[in-house]
Amino acid sequence: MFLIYPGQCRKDTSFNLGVGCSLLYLIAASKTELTKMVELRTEMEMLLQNVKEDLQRKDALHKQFESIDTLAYSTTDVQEGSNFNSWLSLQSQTTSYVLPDSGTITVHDQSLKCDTLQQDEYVEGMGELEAELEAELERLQTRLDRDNSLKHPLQERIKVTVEDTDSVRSRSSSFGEVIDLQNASTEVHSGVPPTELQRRLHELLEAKQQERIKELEAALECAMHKLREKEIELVCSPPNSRDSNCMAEALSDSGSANALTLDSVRESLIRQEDTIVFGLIERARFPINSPTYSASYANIPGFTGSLAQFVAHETEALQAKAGRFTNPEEHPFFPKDLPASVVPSQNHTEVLHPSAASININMQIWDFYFDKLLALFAAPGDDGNYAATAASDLVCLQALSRRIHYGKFVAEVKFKESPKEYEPAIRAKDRDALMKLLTVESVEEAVKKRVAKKAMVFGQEVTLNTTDGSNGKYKVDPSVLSRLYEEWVMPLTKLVQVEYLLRRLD
Ligand SMILES: C=C(O[C@@H]1C=C(C(=O)O)C=C[C@H]1O)C(=O)O
Repeated sequence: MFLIYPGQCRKDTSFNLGVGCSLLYLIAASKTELTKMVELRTEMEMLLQNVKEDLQRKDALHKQFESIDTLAYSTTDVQEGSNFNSWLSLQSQTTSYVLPDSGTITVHDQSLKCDTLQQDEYVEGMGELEAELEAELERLQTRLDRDNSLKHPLQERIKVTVEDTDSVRSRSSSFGEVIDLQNASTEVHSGVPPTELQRRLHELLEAKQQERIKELEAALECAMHKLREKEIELVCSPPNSRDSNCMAEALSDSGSANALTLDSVRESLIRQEDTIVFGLIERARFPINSPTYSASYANIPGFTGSLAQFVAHETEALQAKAGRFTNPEEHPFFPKDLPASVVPSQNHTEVLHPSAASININMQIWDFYFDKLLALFAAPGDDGNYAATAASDLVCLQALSRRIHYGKFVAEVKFKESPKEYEPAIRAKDRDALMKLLTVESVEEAVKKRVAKKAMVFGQEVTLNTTDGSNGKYKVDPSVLSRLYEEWVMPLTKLVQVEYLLRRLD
C-alpha cells in the first residue's frame, strides 16, 4: 500500500519538467551540429567539384599542348623543355592525387576522408599547376610572336646585302626578280620568300668563289709549269757541260793543272750525277734478271764467272785497246791482264800525284752495286734480256766508278788550296783527321737533294694529257738516288780522297 503525500507529488513533477527541458535543449543543440555538418559536407562537395572541373580543363589544355608540341619545341631551348617536363610531372603527381574514380561520388566520399594536411597539399599543388600552365602559355605566345617577327629582320638583312653587292643586285634581276630598294621590304615580303632569296644569294656567292678558285688554280698551274721549266733548265745545263770529259770540264779554258779549282771540280761532279741518274733509269728498263749474275747459268767456255762479269771483262778489254784506261779518270773493274791501248796516246794533263794510279776501289763498287743497290731500283722478275742487262749494269758501274774515283781530283785541289792544313795529318797517317778536314756536310746535303730532284726530273713519265706533262710517276724512285749517294757514293769518294792524300807526300 502506497501512501502519497501532496508535497512529494510536486517534487516529482518539477524533476520531470527539468529532465524534459534538458532533453529539448540537447535535441536542439544536436540539430544545430547536424546542420553544420551538412553545410560542411556541401562545402566540401563544392570544393571537390571545382577541383575536378579545373583538372578536366587543364587536361584538355595539356592535350592541346601535345598536339602543337612539334611547333613549340622545335625551337625551344633545353631549359624550356625541362620546365615543361617538370610541369608534366607535377601534373601527373597532382592527377594521381585525385585519380581514383575521379568524377564519381566516390571522390567526394574519399575526399571527405582526407585530412586537412592532404587538402592543403592538394590546394598548393593546384596553385603550382596553374602557375606553370600560365607560364607555358606565355612562353608559347612569346614564341609565336618571335616566329612572326623573325620574318621581318631576315628580309631586312637580305635587303642590306643586296644594297651592298652591286654585282649580286644585277644578277638578282637575272633571276627575274626586281628588288626595288625603296620598297624592298614590301616587295620581298609579298614576292619571293626570304629563305629562297637567301639561298639564291648563297648560290651566287658560291659560284663567284668557284670561278675565282678556278682562276687561281690555273694561275698556280701556270706558275708551277714555268718553275719546272726553269728547274729543268738549271739542272740540265750546268756550266761546262759541253764536254763529256770530266777533266776537261774541271780544267776549264786554260787547260792547265793549276786551273783546276774546287768549284770546277764540284761542277764536274754535278755533271756526272746526270750520267749516273740516266744510267740507273736505263737499267731500270729491265727487271733484276738474276741469271745475268749466275756463274752456273753463264757456263761460258774459257771463262769462269757470270754473264755480267764476262760482259764487263770483255768490254773493258776492248775499251782498254781503244785507250780508255790511259785516262786517269777511268778505272777498270778487271785490271788484270788488260790489253794495252792500240790507239795513239792522248796527252792527258798530269794533274794528280803519280801514286794516284795505285788507287782502285772498283771491287767495293761492284759489291755494293750488285749486293745492295740493284734490288732498290730494278723490279723483280726475269725478261730474258741478260746481255742487255749486263751492258746496262756496266754503264752504271763505270759512271759510279768515275764519280767515286774523281775523289782523287777533289783531294788534289783541296790539298793544293791549303797544304799546311793537310800535311800534318798526312804525315801522321791520321785517316780520321783527314776525313774530318775534307768533309763538307752542307755540300753533301745539297748533293743528296739534287740527285733526288734529278731522278724526278729525268725519270718522270711524260704524258701529254696532264698540264705539267707528268703523271707523278718516276722510273727510279728519287729516294733511291739520295740513298745511293748518302750510303755509298759520297763515303767512297771520301775514302778515295783519304787514300790519295795519304800518298800525296810520297
Ligand atoms: C767532294 C767533296 O768532298 C766531300 C765529298 C763530297 C761528295 O762526295 O759529294 C761532298 C762533300 C765533301 O764532304 C767536296 O767537298 O765537294
